[in-house]
Amino acid sequence: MAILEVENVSKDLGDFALRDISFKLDEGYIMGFIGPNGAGKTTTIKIIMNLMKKDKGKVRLFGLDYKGHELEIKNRIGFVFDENYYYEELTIKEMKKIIAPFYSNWDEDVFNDYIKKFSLPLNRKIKDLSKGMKMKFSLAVALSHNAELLVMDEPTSGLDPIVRDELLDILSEFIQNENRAVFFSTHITSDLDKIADYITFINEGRILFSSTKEELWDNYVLVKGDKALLDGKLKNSMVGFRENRFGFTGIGFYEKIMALELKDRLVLEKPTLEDIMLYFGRRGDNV
Ligand SMILES: Nc1ncnc2c1ncn2[C@@H]1O[C@H](COP(=O)(O)OP(=O)(O)OP(=O)(O)O)[C@@H](O)[C@H]1O
Repeated sequence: MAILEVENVSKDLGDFALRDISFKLDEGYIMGFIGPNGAGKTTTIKIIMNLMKKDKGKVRLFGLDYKGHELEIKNRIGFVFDENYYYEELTIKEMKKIIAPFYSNWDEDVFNDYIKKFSLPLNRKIKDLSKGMKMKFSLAVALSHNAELLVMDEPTSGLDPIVRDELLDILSEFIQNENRAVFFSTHITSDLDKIADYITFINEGRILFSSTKEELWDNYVLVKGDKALLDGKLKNSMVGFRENRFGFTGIGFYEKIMALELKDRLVLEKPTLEDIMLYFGRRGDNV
């Protein structure tokens, strides 16, 4: 069953717009949401969380519409946001006392376990926490009310490598219960290599693809070669490429590239997610 469905959502913000975006996430899976700075990730997440109104389209969570089900939906989501939405003057303990009653399934023992695991100082004011500690506090809250879906905006960005790894383990554990799902944005492609089942890529407010990692490896190939080979046919066989002093590198459609006569003169490799982020949608701009 789809835990999260985004269907033809548009939002005009003046200088920026989300254009007709659609994707869906089934229970049992982790989806990474990637794209360059300013691509629309946070805006999409705000719309998913009903923190921003959309102009058009549908968002359904657990098969429900926000209209009439907002409380139930929010209860079933663990949300980690990169902008702080806590009262800075309160301590962790005081803030927890305010938050916990909002959730019908709050589990104090689980919360206390995470506080210990993350070495969080219960009596320190939120404003005096480091960026990583604030993130860990948000995570502890998100994981302590038996949520079925975690929605996270760059949860790993302020974390040191050890805690980041710990978080990825926690997410893998979370998903062991197959009625759950995780949706998170990130710039760190190694996070995705480790745990994401699906990758959704947004660029300039449009979804370029939303597919499993395996589908990506089946459909796309990293192509390198001499500039002299760059004819119209080759260009049309690539979703994006960049030229450099020595030649070009790009992401090609696997089948189209394999059908080219000059394919034997190209260097073909399996792309990393980083390659896909770098070259997707680029039309020959020089580096
Ligand atoms: N309320 C708003 N009014 C007008 N423009 C906005 C508003 N919120 C965001 N934007 C613009 O929308 C664009 C997308 O921003 P968004 O925060 O969604 O990107 P992002 O993909 O999360 O980027 P980053 O990776 O840098 O966090 C940006 O150009 C931003 O300035």
